[in-house]
Amino acid sequence: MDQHVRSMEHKPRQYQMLSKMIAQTANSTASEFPQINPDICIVNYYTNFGKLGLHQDKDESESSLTKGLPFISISIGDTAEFLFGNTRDKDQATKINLESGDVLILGGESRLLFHGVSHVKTDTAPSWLKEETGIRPGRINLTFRQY
Ligand SMILES: O=C(O)CCC(=O)C(=O)O
Ligand SMILES: [Fe+2]
Repeated sequence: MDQHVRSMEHKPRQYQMLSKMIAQTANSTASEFPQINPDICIVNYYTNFGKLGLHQDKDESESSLTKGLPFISISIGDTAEFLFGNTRDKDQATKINLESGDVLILGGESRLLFHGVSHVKTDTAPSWLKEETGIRPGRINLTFRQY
């Protein structure tokens, strides 16, 4: 998996606009979580063999984590099997499919859940997306966070 961290202080403007729109939507639809004003976007690209082991996201500031500020994840391309749970044990984790266009928000008490990607399902991206964008096989995931 390739991982690129984009700090939005040195941003392409589009990231900032996208981030603002996403945060507004997340803040109003997941209003049980504290409000977030994202300043980081992590972009992951998975080939069809890509995986990401169960982990917690703890690189943000102590204050961000203590407040349970959410991260907002957006999936594009092929469907991923996404795991989450209270421990690093993948056999006990809950599995869900994240399809292209899905948005996942982990915040509040769920902010430190273990999570990961067990596999990416070949050729499951919507055909219109492939036709209109020429997106390569695999999956792109964007996560917006506040440091
Ligand atoms: O690809 C995903 O859905 C999860 C990405 C992730 O957990 C991360 O970047 O920390
Ligand atoms: Fe993560």
